[in-house]
Formats: sequence, structure tokens, C-alpha cells
Amino acid sequence: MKVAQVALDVPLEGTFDFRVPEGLEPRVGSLVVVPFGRTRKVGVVVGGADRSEVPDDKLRDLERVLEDVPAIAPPELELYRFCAAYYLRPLGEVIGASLPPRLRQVSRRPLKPPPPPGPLDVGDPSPVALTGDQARAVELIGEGAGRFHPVLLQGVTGSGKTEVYLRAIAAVLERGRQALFLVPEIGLTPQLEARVRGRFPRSAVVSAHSHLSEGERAKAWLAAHTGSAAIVLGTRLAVLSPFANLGLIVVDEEHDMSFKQQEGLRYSARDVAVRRAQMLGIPVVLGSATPSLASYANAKQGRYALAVLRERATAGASMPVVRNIDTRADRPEEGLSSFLVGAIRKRLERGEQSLIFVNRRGFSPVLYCRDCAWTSSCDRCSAKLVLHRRTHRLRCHHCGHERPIPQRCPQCGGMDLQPVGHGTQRVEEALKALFPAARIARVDRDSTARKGALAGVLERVGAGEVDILVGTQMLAKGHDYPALTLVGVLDSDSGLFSADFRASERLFSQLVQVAGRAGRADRPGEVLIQTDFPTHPLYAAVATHDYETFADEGLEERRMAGFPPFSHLVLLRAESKKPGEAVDFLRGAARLARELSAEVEVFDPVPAPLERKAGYIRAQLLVRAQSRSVLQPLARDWKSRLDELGERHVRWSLDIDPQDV
Ligand SMILES: Nc1ncnc2c1ncn2[C@@H]1O[C@H](COP(=O)(O)OP(=O)(O)OP(=O)(O)O)[C@@H](O)[C@H]1O
Ligand SMILES: [Zn+2]
Repeated sequence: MKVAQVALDVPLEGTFDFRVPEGLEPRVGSLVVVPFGRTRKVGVVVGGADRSEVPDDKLRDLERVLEDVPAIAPPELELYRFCAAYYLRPLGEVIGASLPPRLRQVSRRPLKPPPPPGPLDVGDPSPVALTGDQARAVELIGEGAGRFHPVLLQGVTGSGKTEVYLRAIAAVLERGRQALFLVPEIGLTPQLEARVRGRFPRSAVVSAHSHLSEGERAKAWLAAHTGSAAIVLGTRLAVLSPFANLGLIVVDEEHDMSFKQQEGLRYSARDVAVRRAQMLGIPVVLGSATPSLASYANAKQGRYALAVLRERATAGASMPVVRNIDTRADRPEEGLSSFLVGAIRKRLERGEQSLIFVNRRGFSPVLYCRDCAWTSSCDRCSAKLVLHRRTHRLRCHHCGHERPIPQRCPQCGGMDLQPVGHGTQRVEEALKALFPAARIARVDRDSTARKGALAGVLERVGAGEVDILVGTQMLAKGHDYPALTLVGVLDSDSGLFSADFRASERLFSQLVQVAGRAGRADRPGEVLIQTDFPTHPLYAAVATHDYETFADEGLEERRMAGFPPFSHLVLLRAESKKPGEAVDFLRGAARLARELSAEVEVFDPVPAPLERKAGYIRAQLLVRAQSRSVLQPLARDWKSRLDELGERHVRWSLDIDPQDV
């Protein structure tokens, strides 16, 4: 190779040519150090040539090949190319996202080679006999060994989906191949990691997520790449890891929003996982109690195989009883209805645990002046400042702006300032006042900011040292505590009336997940949802645990409205500091899109759901098409035309398959 074509993580399209000096032998896939402007960068060789279009005096020398990292193999390069083309981002950015931070550094110590793959190990025998549904699911997944075989595993909460994944993983290990196990947020479910490691004690299990140290991440990446790791347990970024011999991908909680990256390379790790499985010809299992409507539709239309787990797995466990508490009749005090308070009291008497789900952190979502109706608002965002009593601050949860809690109303000078609404801190205080002897723990981003804090609380819950757990959606998924028999849900009504067409899908799955924490063992579970709308069909579906009816109706609504999965979307977001500029830009962009294709539907620009954020005024424009084959080329042409405009006042980005519109 005389000229190396190198992909670099810089915001420019295309690859960059470098002359290969005598003595260096980069291969396609090699990591290399190259000069770039006045600095140097790490890139990956994605092609080679004898000559370059770049004139000789401009062509610079490749500096060195990073020999401690085996070259990235062609299937991975193909995956990265696919992502770059599909999400319309530079190839170098995709490759950059796939590399752990340490490997992107120009000067670092050489990596220690990982140990060679250990002897074949299929893990310890399962401690449980499979239920009939589980056995059928394992068999169905096994039928696809060695070919592309997408399986949707829809199992009610506590039905033992994890056991199914572990069996499927054991089966691929038996064939000498690796497994990738993707989860939404590893930190939230330390139990799962312990279970995987516990089942495969002699196999190398590595985790891959952004909370690891740089050294640990590099080590995990290399272990997957060289085949030293048998199982990689990771968050969305792990879907881009190279593997020596990948044989199975599992995506747990496949409906979860955190599989979608919301900035830069806006990819969906679930979608990329399916695509990767297709490229490699291997099975992929998408599991959830409440699959996304997109995956459910794929199963109904026969593109995915479907396995259903209808019952809880543990002997004696049944689905919890769900009741709506009409908060118009049973008025909550400090957020808690008398019925819910009574139910918590019963749990305390019986030595059982309660979980109170409040989807807002802080003390109260807004401070209000009773004299002049002033409310605490952020100057830079269209959002309220949240009252944090412990730190005596008002804080914006969108831009981080903070200020002290005023003694008097800043508008009228009045003294009658009231916190309105309930966050986790306020509910925690109310519970402490009601049950002074109870052991109460709070779980939200504030209480778990310290490393290890969440694991510590969850451990105490598991050991029976906590009676009442108050927290946000961090508590909703994955946790399995046999003594937890009551779940109370406060303030979920706001989710019923959101403008986003996916809002009800999201609220439903969140409620099903959190409700699913109750009564997972032999003691029956009860779920109490406080609502002003007790007859709302969404709550009725949660109460009857009827995913299928909810999903069928949801799909029918989407079909009528022409929304995904019955169409495909691209969202153009724009923001600017000057009023009107973003919308003007989008109007121009809309005209352009209409000129480029008559087959797509171009909506009008609208303000973003959070119209002002950190001083920027934000707007968005939706484009819809019946098929990807229409949308994809349009999006590509559109992007290059928008790039050409060289707009400098407006920041904009394209989101392919946006999750929130
Ligand atoms: N076949 C079985 N027999 C007995 N117990 C089982 C069996 N399979 C799983 N379990 C137990 O049932 C409980 C729930 O299983 P698991 O956590 O895998 O459910 P899940 O479907 O992943 O739940 P969720 O979606 O709510 O997180 C666990 O305590 C697990 O050990
Ligand atoms: Zn703000």
C-alpha cells in the first residue's frame, strides 16, 4: 500500500489520503497516527491505493501504525460504513464512536495483550427448570443458529426473560462463539451483571459502558475484538464493538429510549443490532414486557419470530393487582392519597417493602407566588426552575442554571411563596413525617450522583434493610426483590396528554415496568396508580396487563395517522440565539426538500417541544415518506444541499428515525 485512505473523527465528509513511508505496513483496518493540521490524530485505514488525487507536495506521511491493536476486520468496517450512510454522518465519526477513548489518544502506553480465549465453557447448569413458555422460546431462538434470525421475546414482567437469554447465550458459547448482551443502562441493574457473571463463572464476561474507567473500557474492547471475552454485557455503544466471532446479540428492554443516542451520531443501537445480525447471519433476540410498536409490528408481519412468556416464572407468583385511585375523590396530601398511605402502613406491619414511583426529582417542580402568580422560570429555557430544598437552590434541569431560593417574590416582593407539585425529595419528607420509624431510601439522579451510591441502596433493599423506596424511573426496570409487594405511582397523568405521538406508548411501558416490580415472588403484589382520570383506557390496559390489545390499538392509530412503523421519518432540528432565525432556516429547508422530491411529505416548521434551551431558540421540521428507499436518498441530497448553504448562525442536525418528535 503506497497511499493509505484513513477515516478520521473530524466533522468532515470523506476519508483522508496519507503517503505510506518505507518500512511501514498498514493494513486495511489498522489503527494509525497521522498528522492533521497542526496536530496529530488516531485514525483507521479503510482502504489503500497506489496513487492519490492529492498533489504530491500536499500529501503528508502516515506517522506510525499502532501495532498493539489488531486491525479492525472487514465485517466491522462494513457495519461502520452502513451506519455512516444510513445516519448520514462521516465514516470517521462512526469509527471514532466505536473506539474507546484511550485508543483515540495519540500518545498512550501500549495495551497489554488480553489472555487468549479460555477453554470452551457453557456456564453452570441453570438452577431452575424452564417453564413451558421459556422452553419454547429457547427452542425458537436455537432454531436460528447460524443464520439471520430475529426473535421478539415478549414476556410479562417477572416471566424469566433473563433465564431465556442466559440459555441462548450458553448455546452460542457451546458453538465456540461470542455473545453480545445489550441493556439500556447497566448501572441501574447491578443484579443483572451479577447474574450473568454468576452463571458463567469460568467464561470471560466483560462489561462495556461509559461509566468504566478508560483503562477498563480499552481492555473490554480489546477482549471482544480478539475473542478473549466470551460475553460482552454493554450499553448502546457496545453494539459498535468489534468481535472476533460474534454468534448472538440480545437486546434486553428493547423498547427503551436510551438505546437511541440523542446527539452526534444519532443511531439506534437496537436497529443497528438487528442490522449487524443480518450482516453477520446470526440470531438477534429483542426482549421486553412492552415491546416497541415497531418491533411488535415486525413480529406481526412475520419479519421477526415471536416468542411470548405469558406468566410469571417463580412458582406461586402471579401478576400484581393494579388499582386506580381516583384522586378527585381521595385528595392526596403532600402527594399521597389516604388509600396509598393505608396500603404502605399494611406493608410496614407485615414487614414487606413498598416502592413509590415519582417521576420528578427535586422537592417541587416549581415555586409559586400566591400574591401575584409569579412562578420560578429559567431565563434561558422554556422551563420552570425546580426547587431543591436540601441544597436551598432553584435549579433548571435542562441547562443546569442555579440560584438561591428567594425569600420574597422577585416580582411583587410578597412573602407567600409556595412550592407547587411533588418531587422525590418532597414525597420522601412526607413519608418520613407519616412513618417516622420506617427505613426510607430515595433513588434519583441527585441521590445517586456519587459512584456506587445506587448499588449501595439497592443492596440494602435486597438485604431487607429498606422499608420504603422512593424514586424516579431509575427504579422501574430490571430489579427483582421478593419482599417488594406494593408499588405506588404518583403524578403520571401528565404523560396522557403529550403532543408526541409516542407518548402513550412510553407511559404504558413505564407503568407496566414499574408495576412489574411488585409481587415477583410468592407474596401477591399490589399496584396503586393515583390519577384524576381513573377510566382512561391506558390505565385500564395497565390494570389488565394487556399488552396485546394496547399494542394492537396503538398500531391501528399509527396506521390511520400514517406514523411509524407505517411510514419513515427524518427530523431536521435547528436552533439559533436570534428569534425567528431557526424557523426561517427551516422554511428554506422545507422548500428545498419539496424541490428535491415530490414523493415525501414535508411538514411545516414548528417550535421544539422545549422551545428555548440554554439561550437557544429551537424549532424542528419533519419529513415523512412511505418507504426508506424514498426517504434515504432524499435525506442524503438534502443534507448535502444544507451543508452547501454554509449557514453560520443556525446550528442544525438531521435525525434519522427520530424517537421524539
Ligand atoms: N423457570 C423458572 N423457575 C423458577 N423461577 C424462575 C424461572 N425462570 C426465572 N425465574 C425467576 O423469576 C424471577 C424473574 O425472572 P427475570 O428477572 O428473568 O424476569 P424478567 O422477565 O427479566 O423480568 P422483568 O422484565 O420484570 O425484569 C427471577 O427471580 C428468576 O430467578
Ligand atoms: Zn435552563
